[in-house]
Amino acid sequence: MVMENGVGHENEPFEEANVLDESEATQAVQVALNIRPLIPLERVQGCNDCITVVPGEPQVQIGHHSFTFDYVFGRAATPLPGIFDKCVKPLVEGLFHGYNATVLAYGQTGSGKTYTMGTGYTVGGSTEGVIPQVMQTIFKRIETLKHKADFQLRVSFIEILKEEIHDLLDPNPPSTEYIFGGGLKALAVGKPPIQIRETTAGGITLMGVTEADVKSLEEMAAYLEHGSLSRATGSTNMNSHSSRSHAIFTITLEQRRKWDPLPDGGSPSPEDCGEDYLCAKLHLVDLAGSERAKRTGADGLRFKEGVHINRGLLALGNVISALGDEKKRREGGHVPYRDSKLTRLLQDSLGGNSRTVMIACVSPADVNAEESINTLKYANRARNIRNKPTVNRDPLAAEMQRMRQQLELMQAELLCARAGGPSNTEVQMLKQKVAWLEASNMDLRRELEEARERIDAVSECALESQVERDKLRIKLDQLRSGKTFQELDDGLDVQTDNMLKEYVTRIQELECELQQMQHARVPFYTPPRPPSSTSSRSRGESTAGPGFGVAGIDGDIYLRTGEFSGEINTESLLNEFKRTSGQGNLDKQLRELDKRLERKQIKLFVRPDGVSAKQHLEKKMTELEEDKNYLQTERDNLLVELESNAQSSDKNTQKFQEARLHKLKSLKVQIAALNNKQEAWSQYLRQQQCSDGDGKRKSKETHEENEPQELQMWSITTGLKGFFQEFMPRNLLYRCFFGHRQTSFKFS
Ligand SMILES: Nc1ncnc2c1ncn2[C@@H]1O[C@H](COP(=O)(O)OP(=O)(O)OP(=O)(O)O)[C@@H](O)[C@H]1O
Repeated sequence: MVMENGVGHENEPFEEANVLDESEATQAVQVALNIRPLIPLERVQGCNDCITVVPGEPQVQIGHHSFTFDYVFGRAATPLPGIFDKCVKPLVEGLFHGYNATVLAYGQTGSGKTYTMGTGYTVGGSTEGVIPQVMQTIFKRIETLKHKADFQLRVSFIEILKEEIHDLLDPNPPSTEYIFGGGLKALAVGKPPIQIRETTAGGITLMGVTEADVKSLEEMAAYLEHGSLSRATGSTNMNSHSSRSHAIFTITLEQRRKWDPLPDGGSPSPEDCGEDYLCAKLHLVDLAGSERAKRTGADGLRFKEGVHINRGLLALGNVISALGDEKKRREGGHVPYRDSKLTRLLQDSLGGNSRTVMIACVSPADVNAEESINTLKYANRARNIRNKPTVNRDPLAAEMQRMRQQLELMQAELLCARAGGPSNTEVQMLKQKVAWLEASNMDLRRELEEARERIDAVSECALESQVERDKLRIKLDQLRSGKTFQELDDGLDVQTDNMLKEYVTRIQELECELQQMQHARVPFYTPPRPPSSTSSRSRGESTAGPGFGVAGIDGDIYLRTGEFSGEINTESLLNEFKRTSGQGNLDKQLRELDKRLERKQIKLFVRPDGVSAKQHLEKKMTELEEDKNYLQTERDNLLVELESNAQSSDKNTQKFQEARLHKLKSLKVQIAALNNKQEAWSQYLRQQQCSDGDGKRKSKETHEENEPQELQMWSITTGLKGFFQEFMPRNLLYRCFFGHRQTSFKFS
């Protein structure tokens, strides 16, 4: 058995990483073998399959010959669609990185080249071929990359027929005349023939060929179809629709990559900031099939076509041989590219800077065995060709772009320097710092959110337990007053439970609102307080630092002097008024709530324990006395200040005087209220002292008799509640009624 393995078998697959690696040296031409199935004509002729694919290997056997390729497709091997994914897709990817690429279908006539390449594409027809899949992939890729680069696509479609290049997309094709025996002869009218030119960079271009701009897949597909229909085809004994020319469909992709800021938001270094201008070409070549006149039955024009086809393919074979001979290659031996237009056009693709895949198409029929072996040998030689892919940049455009961006950066730096602002490096550092701070801010926010959730859960628990505790206290008090368990259960129904819950929640909400409002307030001056007078602090006062402010009771405003120096800010006064008005509403709501609570509690709770109530009242009386004394001192101080400033004509001092007068009025009202309450409590205490002896004997039976006393108690406690509402912070008020039930209960 003859092993026809390629010499350079260390071929690397086209992987994305390779595509990006510009430093890569040479890359061998990849060869894929595509074995089509037996076609009906061959079956009719009773042909047998003569090619065996080695399972799991890219290897085939035909007769006593064995060939190894990079890939084998068709029949028992990987199915046809795999050709695009495995061989062609990486080339399309490379196109977007600036690499030229060529896909070349080679094979005997009727071996399936046009079928595989999809060159005979018609709109709405099969998209299985390589070219339709290439087009789809390119447009999908552009869609995903359009924010990073501006793309421009062009297509050209030519055929080489009898050593002449024809433009298949020419909108005004040369006149043609029908020639007897089939085929069309072009009559060139005016337009100069298409010429092959070598660029200064050594690339090959075609002068005078139509390059159509395309914007959409549909447009490109229409050009492909148009060119396919214009291509010269004819019927032979081996293929009823035989291509009589070599066709090259070329897609040119130009891209101007937009300036891409670094992921951390910074800007690239001046060397790195060049906007890339890349221009790469993908040649999709459907060669005419090699043929033997004896078998194709070609004569006349067909025969002449066949001669030209074979001549072009022979020249290609010579180029492949020259390139595949390592010794010749090392010695820099001659490669006969100029022997045919085909080889001249494929100069870049074979031994040039392109990435190239050859798809060798064969028929498995035993009648074609000899030609199939020739194709396999031909393709096997191609594996020895080494190309040197390079990124195709427009050096001038790239340089201009780089310089433009460098200029922009320097202008920005100059502006910063002139404005005395931070340098570019400092800006970068600050940006990094900002990014870091933003990240840690996010972390902290998340933690805060978690903590809030935990607090909510704990608050819920606390609420439940507070309600439970209050219920138990009520029960305990009721038991002490002689109620039975049955009565307790009847008394504390679900409704009561809900009501308690509602109250506790509402009070918590109000406390919360109050705290928020207190935080939002402007700082006030707080004069030094006597140690035991916390309960006498006016609503709206704050313990914050010195200043001048207004504090209000139920929406009333009064001004209070402090260590104020400077002018009165009328706007802040107005704002404060608005806030205190809001607080007035809040106070009203709280009082309303308390009244409802008292009414309920009067119904629910047993009568108070006279002894502890008395002690508590005595304590409160002392506190009340202290508060009164404090208010009187404040009043006296105010009077002194008023007198000393009475003669002043200063505008500000006059304003202060007015405020002081207002405050004085308010203090007088408060002192009078305290006197009233003191009087009420003294009266109650006297009553308590009188009834102290028989107070302990009070029982359930005498409950109705004591109703007037209980109501009297309520009126006293309502007075006390009023006092606490006026002089106690809200949280203390709540604690007074719920937190220290034992004490507060006596006043409810
Ligand atoms: N993979 C395949 N599966 C089924 N039928 C195929 C396959 N490949 C080719 N054929 C059929 O084989 C016949 C010849 O195919 P095609 O025209 O593509 O050959 P060709 O190599 O381009 O020939 P020529 O060089 O003469 O143009 C067509 O009828 C085509 O439908």
